Amino acid sequence: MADSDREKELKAFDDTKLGVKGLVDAGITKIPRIFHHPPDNFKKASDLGYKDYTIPVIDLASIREDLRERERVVERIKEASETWGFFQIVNHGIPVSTLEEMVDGVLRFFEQDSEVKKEFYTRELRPFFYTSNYNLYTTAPTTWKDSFYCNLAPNAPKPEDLPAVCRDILVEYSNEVLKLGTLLFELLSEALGLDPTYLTNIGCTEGLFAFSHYYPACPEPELTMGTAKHSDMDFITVLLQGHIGGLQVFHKDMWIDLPPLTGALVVNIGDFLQLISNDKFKSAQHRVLANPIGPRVSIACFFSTGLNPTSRIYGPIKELLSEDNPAKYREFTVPKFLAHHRTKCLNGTLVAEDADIGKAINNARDADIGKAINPTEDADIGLLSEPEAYESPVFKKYVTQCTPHVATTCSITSRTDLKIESEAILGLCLFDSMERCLVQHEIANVNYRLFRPPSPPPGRGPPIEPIDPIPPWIPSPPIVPRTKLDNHQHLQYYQTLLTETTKFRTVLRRCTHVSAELSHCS
Ligand SMILES: O=C(O)CCC(=O)C(=O)O
Ligand SMILES: [Fe+2]
Repeated sequence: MADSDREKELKAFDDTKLGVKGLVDAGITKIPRIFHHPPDNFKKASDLGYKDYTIPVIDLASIREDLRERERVVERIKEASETWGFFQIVNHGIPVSTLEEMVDGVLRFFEQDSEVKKEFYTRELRPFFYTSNYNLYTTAPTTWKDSFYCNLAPNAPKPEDLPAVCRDILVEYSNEVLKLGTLLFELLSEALGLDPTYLTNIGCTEGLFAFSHYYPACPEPELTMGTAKHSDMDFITVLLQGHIGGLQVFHKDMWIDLPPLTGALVVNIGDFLQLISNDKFKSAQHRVLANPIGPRVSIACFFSTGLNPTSRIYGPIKELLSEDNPAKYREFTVPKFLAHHRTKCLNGTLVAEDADIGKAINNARDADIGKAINPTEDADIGLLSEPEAYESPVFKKYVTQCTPHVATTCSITSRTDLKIESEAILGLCLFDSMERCLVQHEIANVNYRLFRPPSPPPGRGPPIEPIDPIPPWIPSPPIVPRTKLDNHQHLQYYQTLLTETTKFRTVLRRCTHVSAELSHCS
C-alpha cells in the first residue's frame, strides 16, 4: 500500500471519530487495508500440543493472617516474575462485583451515543480521552481496537473530566487498584529479598494511569491484531480482562493463551521493574488477537509516573548487586526514558513495537538511557558500539524502509526444531531477511561475498582477514550467489558492506523488539 494512500485512509478513519467500532457498526465485512498485519510465524503452545504451559494463578486469600502462606505466595510470585513475567491473582481484595461493574462501565462508555462519545475523541493528552490507535500516523499497521486513557495518580481526575457513564466506577476501581498496588509491591519487594516497603519507598506506587480497550468483533481476525506484540513500559501492570479471551504471552518462542478467569486480575512485570531488578524479573512480551466474537474489553492499570514524570533516578537496586551480579543497566529518569523512546519511535530511527503512551516502545535493554552497560560482544573485533550502530545510515535505511520486507523475506519457517534461545532465533530470522533485503534491493548486481570473502587473487589488493562477526549461536544464513571479488573497487565495496552488515548484526542481536513479523509502532 503506497504511503500516501495509507495516509489518506488513516486520516479518513480518524476524522470519523468513531474508531473501529464505527466500522463494525457500518456493517463492513472486509477490514480496511490499514489494519492488515503481516502473518506471524510463531506458534501457539496449544497448537504444538503443549498443555502444561499455563500462567500461574496465585491465591492471596490468607496472606495477611498466615505467615507461612504469605511466604508460599511470595515464593510463587518470585518464580512467576522470574520465569513468566506474568501471573494472575485471585482473592486480591477487590470484590468481583466491582470488577464486573468496571467491565460494564467500559462497555457503557464505548457503546454510548456516538455524538457524546465523540466529544472525548482526541490525540492530545488529557486527563481522560478516547481515541483509536494512539499512534495512528506512524508506520505501524493499525490495530483492531478503540481505547480510552485516564490519568489516575498522583493527580486524581476531577469528576467533571470523566464521562458520566463510567465516572463512579472508574473512581472506585482506581482506588481499589491503588490499594492493591501497595500490597503487590510489598510482595514483589519480598520476592526480591528486600524490605516489604522497598519498592513503595522508591516511588513505584506513585503514578497510575489506565488504558481501557474495546475490541469489537472482527470480520477478518486472521488479517489483523487487537494489540500488537509489546512489553509494558512501567513497573507493573494490573489488567482486568472481560469474559472474552485473546490475550497471549510470549514464552519460549511460543504464544501462551491467558484466558479470562472470573474474579482474577492479571499482573505483569514492566520494563522498569526488569531494569531495577537487574533482569531478575522479566518484562514479557504480550499481544491480543483480534477475535471474530466481541466486543472484548480490558482495563490495564499501569504503575508508572509516565503521565506525571518525576526527576527520581532509577537504576539497578544496589542491594541486589554483587560482584557476581554487577549492574547491567545505567541509571535513568522516567521522563528521559520516555522521551528517548518516543523520539526514536516517532523518527522511525528504530522501528519499535508499540508506541502507545507509557507502553514499551523499545526494550529497556536497548535504550541509551537505562542501556546495558556490558561491553558489546563485538568490541574485541572493533565493531561500533550499539548506539553508534543505530546511527548507521545504512541500518536506518533498511530497517525503516524494509520492515515489511523483513516479514516476507525470512526463509526460516520451522523454529520448533531449532534448539536455540529465543533471541538467537529472532536474530537468525532477522539476519536472514535483512541479508535478503540487502541482496534484493541494493547489491544484487554487485559481485561480492557477504561474510566470508575469498582471498583476492594475488596482486589484487591487500589480503582480507576473514572477519566472522557471527557468534557461534547464530549460524550464518545461507545466502545467494556471490561471485568472486575481482577488483579493488569491489573489494572496497565489500568492506563497506561487511561493516554495515556487521552493524546490523550488532544491533539486531540485541534488539528482541525488532520483530521479524514486522516491527512497528502500534
Ligand atoms: O487488552 C489486553 O488484554 C492487554 C492490553 C495491553 O497489553 C496493554 O494495554 O498494554
Ligand atoms: Fe500491555
